[in-house]
Amino acid sequence: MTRRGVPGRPDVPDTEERYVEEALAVVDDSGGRGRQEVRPGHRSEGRRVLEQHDLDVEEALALVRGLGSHAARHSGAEDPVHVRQGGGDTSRTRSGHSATSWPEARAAAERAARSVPRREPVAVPLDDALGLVLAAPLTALTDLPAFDTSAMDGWAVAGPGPWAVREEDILAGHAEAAPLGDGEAARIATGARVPPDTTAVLRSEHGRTDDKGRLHATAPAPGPGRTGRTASTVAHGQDIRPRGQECHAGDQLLPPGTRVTPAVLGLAAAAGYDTLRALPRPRVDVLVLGDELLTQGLPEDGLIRDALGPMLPPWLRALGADVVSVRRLGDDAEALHQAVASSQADLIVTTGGTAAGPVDHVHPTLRRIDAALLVDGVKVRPGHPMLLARTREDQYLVGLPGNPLAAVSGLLTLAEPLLRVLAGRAAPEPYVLPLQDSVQGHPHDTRLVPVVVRGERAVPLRYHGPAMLRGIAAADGLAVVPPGGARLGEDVELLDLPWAVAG
Ligand SMILES: Nc1nc2c(c(=O)[nH]1)N[C@H]1C(S)=C(S)[C@@H](COP(=O)(O)OP(=O)(O)OC[C@H]3O[C@@H](n4cnc5c(N)ncnc54)[C@H](O)[C@@H]3O)O[C@H]1N2
Ligand code: MOO
Repeated sequence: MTRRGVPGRPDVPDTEERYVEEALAVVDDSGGRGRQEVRPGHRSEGRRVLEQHDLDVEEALALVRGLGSHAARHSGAEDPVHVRQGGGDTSRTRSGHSATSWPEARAAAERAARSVPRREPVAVPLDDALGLVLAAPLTALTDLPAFDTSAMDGWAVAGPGPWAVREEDILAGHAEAAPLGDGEAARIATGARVPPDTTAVLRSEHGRTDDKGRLHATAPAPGPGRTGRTASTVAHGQDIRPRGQECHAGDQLLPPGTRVTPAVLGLAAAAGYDTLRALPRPRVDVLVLGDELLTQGLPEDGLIRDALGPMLPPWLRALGADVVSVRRLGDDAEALHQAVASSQADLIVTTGGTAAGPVDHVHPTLRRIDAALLVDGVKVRPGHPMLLARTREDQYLVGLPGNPLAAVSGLLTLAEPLLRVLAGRAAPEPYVLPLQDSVQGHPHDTRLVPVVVRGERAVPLRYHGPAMLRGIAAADGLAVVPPGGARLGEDVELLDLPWAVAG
């Protein structure tokens, strides 16, 4: 296996040390072999793998057992028992924890959004409409151009030349000039209305006036090496943009469902719109949990900076959301209950508190309000404790794990499909790229790995541990690495980052 991006980690956290121990212990027990049969070097191999790849116990197990990532994929040795739950593809691991497969979790989030009663379209001023989805066709309110227009700076002319040139110039933005008589010309600017009876516009570089002030059409002298200009003629209609050339009033310019881009805003304005009928942005309340979080300064005394408060709101906006509030609630179960119970948002996003620690209040809060847990853990790394719950008929809660890259994983797995459907946006075309390096897989779970795209290849990045943002901050997207891993050159699906797409 090609090893890339092995960060020079100074030490391995204690928990990972324990994972190696556990992994080795299970190898001893489940393999029916005595501890003395574990090959020398297994322990250091397991630790090395953990150090280099931020793997967990199951991956370490697969490796110390001598199962390569692809062997693990097919071994079935650690396959969880599959159970069907609510039509979803879930599995129950040895610990009894029920987790949904990664593709099914995304599908469940889409289904959840589809089950919400249709949200009424709203009229949105152009300035606020970027990123929304049109709820009605964009129909031209005017002909475009709205009048016959000069395409060039030059002269409006009537009939064949030479022409007598009128004194007044015709500029853009003025009322229609008097009709031209046959043999008459008037200086005209690009975008100005051509006067009635104009037969063509002569570009300024294609005409010259003689000493009597008469205008002649000229063209470059023909033949190689010839300089100067010769007399010429002007084709009928030349350099006039006729009224209605682009569209007529009533023409459908764009269908409903079109995403409002800067170009759509420009077209809408040109076609006469001040507001657009669009689906409203789904409203989101963000609740950041954790007593250990600082909002400024350096980490100290066991406290760390809140990385999710600054990261999530703009990310959610890029996914189409209207972030109504961002609140830091600490580890206060009552405050969390209050915030969830009183939220008027379409979606509540919590961060942290999804696991089973003493101050992990998300599950108890959901039980307290009798929410329906649709996804409770996903077979994805990082981020497997993520969850999706229906809190009311028309309100959902996505619980993102506290580890920052795990939170990104939850955002893309559950919040992105949900917001996309609520916002009426189309699913992105799936696309794949070959990997520049092989990527170690998890035996049973999908992995989301930050990558940069170089040429036509996805280059996996270092620093992809669940608590790290260094990789994703430099990434163009996330590679979806199937259970068991992916080899060098193998095609993997890529998830775009919303700003990478928006440019
Ligand atoms: N017994 C188990 N413990 C844990 C499991 C498990 O399966 N069993 N899963 C681990 C995994 S994987 C993850 S991910 C985390 C998820 O934990 P929570 O969602 O409960 O999150 P916290 O415990 O509150 O925080 C985890 C970690 O992240 C840091 N954090 C939290 N919020 C922020 C923030 N806004 N900005 C930066 N960092 C944040 C927090 O300090 C912790 O270090 O659970 C594992 N445990
Ligand atoms: O592995 Mo957790 O899911 O750290 O992200």
